[in-house]
Amino acid sequence: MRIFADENMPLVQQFFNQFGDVNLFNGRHVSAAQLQDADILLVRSVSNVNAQLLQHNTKLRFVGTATIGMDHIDQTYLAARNVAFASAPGCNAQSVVEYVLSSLWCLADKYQWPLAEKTIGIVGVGNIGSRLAQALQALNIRVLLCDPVRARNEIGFNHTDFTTLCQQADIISFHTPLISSGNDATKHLLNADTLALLKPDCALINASRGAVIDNQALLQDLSRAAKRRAVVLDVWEQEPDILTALLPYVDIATAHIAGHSIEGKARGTEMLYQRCAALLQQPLQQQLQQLLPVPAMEKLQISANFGLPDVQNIARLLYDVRRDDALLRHYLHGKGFDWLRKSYPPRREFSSLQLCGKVIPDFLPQLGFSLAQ
Ligand SMILES: NC(=O)c1ccc[n+]([C@@H]2O[C@H](COP(=O)([O-])OP(=O)(O)OC[C@H]3O[C@@H](n4cnc5c(N)ncnc54)[C@H](O)[C@@H]3O)[C@@H](O)[C@H]2O)c1
Ligand SMILES: O=C(O)[C@H](O)[C@H](O)COP(=O)(O)O
Repeated sequence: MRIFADENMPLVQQFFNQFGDVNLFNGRHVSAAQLQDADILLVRSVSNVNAQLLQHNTKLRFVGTATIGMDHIDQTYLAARNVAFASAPGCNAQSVVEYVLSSLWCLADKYQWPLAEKTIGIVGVGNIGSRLAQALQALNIRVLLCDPVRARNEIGFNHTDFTTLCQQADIISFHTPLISSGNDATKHLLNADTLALLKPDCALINASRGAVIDNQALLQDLSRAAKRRAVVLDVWEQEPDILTALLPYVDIATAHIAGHSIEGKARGTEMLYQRCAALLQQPLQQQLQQLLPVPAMEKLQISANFGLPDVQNIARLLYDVRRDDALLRHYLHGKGFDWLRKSYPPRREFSSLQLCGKVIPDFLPQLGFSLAQ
């Protein structure tokens, strides 16, 4: 069995050696010629898997993407060729939530916002959006939820339509897939017309896909002298060749790394391993928990005085998004966007830190921290 995998897929050898030899490739530059002998193809979000990439391959049985987003995969084409396909739903959802929380705390410090008085609009309430809503509610922050798909399918889902959300929210965070056409299209969901609906100081966070926001329209909006809104961008149109003119107006700018916690990336590999084992009718020999490195900090004692204002201090022990903003601003013009992603420094999720103490406030596990056994 010949397995071809993106070189930026952690633990791929450890998981997939069980099925055959693992060959690594550069996901951005992989070619049809390289993949002609692949039985199993494992990609991340930077490889477009379509008829062109697979034109020389007649053996392929399985394609997996170790990501949540699937807009880079032509699933219709794979189904027509009878190639099994899997993604990794939810694998890095917690990592993205921690990115958004860190961004909110940084903006709150920078602009002295009382976060508890803000209304945060969440657009796309799936794995990430619903976890984020739960975390914000645990912090006593009001949320508005916008998800027309869930609104149609779930009785009682508390939906706010996008226009109303644009008019009422103080901060909007985008968590939709990139959908190019149809009633639920999200490409350029935020464009010149919808930007005009926002409060003048409505802050924006995009950690979904770059093209959910029309980047040129955003630049126009931000460069109008009278407007000052805070902006956090993890994702950009036309990565890796991003619109650098946006950078001076963006408070936090990162290289599509919101989901790049050690756990988030490795969970994606494990989910594909599990799907492959089922397809090949092989036993599961590896488990992520056994392969993850020991975290630098394992346990933290919480005292009875611990309160909501202390949460950011624990969160910052594990992750501060300003590190990643600084990396992008320093290295984008030299080493570049893809280098920043490939060389991403280790980052552990909240769950890696076990909290000890007689009384642990409920909001800590609701944010994703684990309790010591
Ligand atoms: N920046 C990163 O590193 C990173 C990491 C993970 C995922 N992502 C992106 O985030 C997206 C969301 O991830 P998820 O795990 O929550 O996916 P999900 O599929 O669980 O949820 C997406 C939600 O968006 C909703 N939706 C669809 N069309 C919509 C529309 N027009 N308006 C509002 N809501 C709409 C869906 O109904 C669904 O509930 C992914 O598709 C991916 O593109 C980015
Ligand atoms: O969709 C996803 O899961 C994320 O965007 C993912 O973290 C992107 O990372 P990449 O696959 O490009 O390394």
